Amino acid sequence: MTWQQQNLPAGHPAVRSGKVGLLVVNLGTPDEATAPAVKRYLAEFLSDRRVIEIPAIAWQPILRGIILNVRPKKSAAAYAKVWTDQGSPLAAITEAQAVDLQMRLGDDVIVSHAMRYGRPSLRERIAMLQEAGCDRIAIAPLYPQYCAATTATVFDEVARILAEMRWQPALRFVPPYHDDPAYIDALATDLGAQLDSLAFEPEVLLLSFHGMPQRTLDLGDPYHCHCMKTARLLGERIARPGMRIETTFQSRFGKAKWLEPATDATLEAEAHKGTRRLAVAAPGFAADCVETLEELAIAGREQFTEAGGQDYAVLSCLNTSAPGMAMLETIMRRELSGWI
Ligand SMILES: C=CC1=C(C)c2cc3[nH]c(cc4nc(cc5[nH]c(cc1n2)c(C)c5CCC(=O)O)C(CCC(=O)O)=C4C)c(C)c3C=C
Ligand SMILES: [Fe+2]
Ligand SMILES: [Fe+2]
Repeated sequence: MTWQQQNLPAGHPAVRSGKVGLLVVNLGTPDEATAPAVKRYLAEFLSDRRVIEIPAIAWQPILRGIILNVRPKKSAAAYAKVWTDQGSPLAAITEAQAVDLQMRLGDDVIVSHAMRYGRPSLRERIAMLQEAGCDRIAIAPLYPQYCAATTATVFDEVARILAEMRWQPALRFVPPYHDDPAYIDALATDLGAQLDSLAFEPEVLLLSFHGMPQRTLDLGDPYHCHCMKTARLLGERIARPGMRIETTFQSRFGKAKWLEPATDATLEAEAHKGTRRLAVAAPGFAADCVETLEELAIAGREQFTEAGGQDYAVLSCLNTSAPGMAMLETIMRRELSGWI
């Protein structure tokens, strides 16, 4: 029996309680690598006021009139280059991380995964956990660096979902882990091993984080500081003679000024100034996705080699690697303490 049904008086509604749930959350991704599917996904994602901080009355005509008519085709082509038999890499890896965590944490907790945009939705998975008897739920946004556009919007959506409930579960939110020794250790171990196995010795290692509008830093979002701290701590651990480490920001969107230096411009500038062997890591992404597998690994290679670079490698994200999963287990056990 998954919940308490005994000793209830006749006619009493079923009582589902006593279990603990853990919901790992990532951004979301299209259901298919087609323009209509990407359009549905981008319409939801780019309508979020945490992501595009422009009043809806000004932004929605631009989104519906221009962006959703132009970008889905281009983005679908990028997704098609990295699509797998299990679907979008981000979806497949996030699900595999939840399955692995379930094995590590055992029966004391029910682990599931959800996406902020698209499927499986937070609404669907919170309902599923409650149905399974969870009256305590920990929400774990898999973003090491806090950002209003990623972390805060998960909190907002969960709050909206709970606002409709009569019996709300107790909630915990797993904090950002940008400087957590377990995270830095996992990255240092995993990236160190990947660097050792390269066929060349990079002169430069780029630590490429997802970009954000510069304005969000000026307004007090800690994202830039979190990225810089991760880069500093990680850099201290993976430094090796002859390898310079640089921090850059990728995936610029729109016309506003974004955090700099930009990854794409840096790839070209490095090649122009004579760097021949370069590797890129993306420590801010918990899972490989279109931004790492296409933008860095495919487009980035073209940018670097066409500008004169020779050897180029993109290192994998932590994904379901042993160091990555051990790190997630450590953080989740700590954040669930007292509950399991
Ligand atoms: C890791 C943190 C991320 C931050 C910060 C972030 C901010 C941010 N992103 C966009 C626009 C797009 N991002 C897209 C994809 C995407 N972004 C992240 C993560 C962060 N985004 C991930 C993990 C992914 C990959 C999703 C996947 O399906 O693989 C896209 C879609 C792809 C494309 O069309 O290029 C857009 C658009 C903005 C505007 C923003 C902050 C303001
Ligand atoms: Fe993004
Ligand atoms: Fe800062």
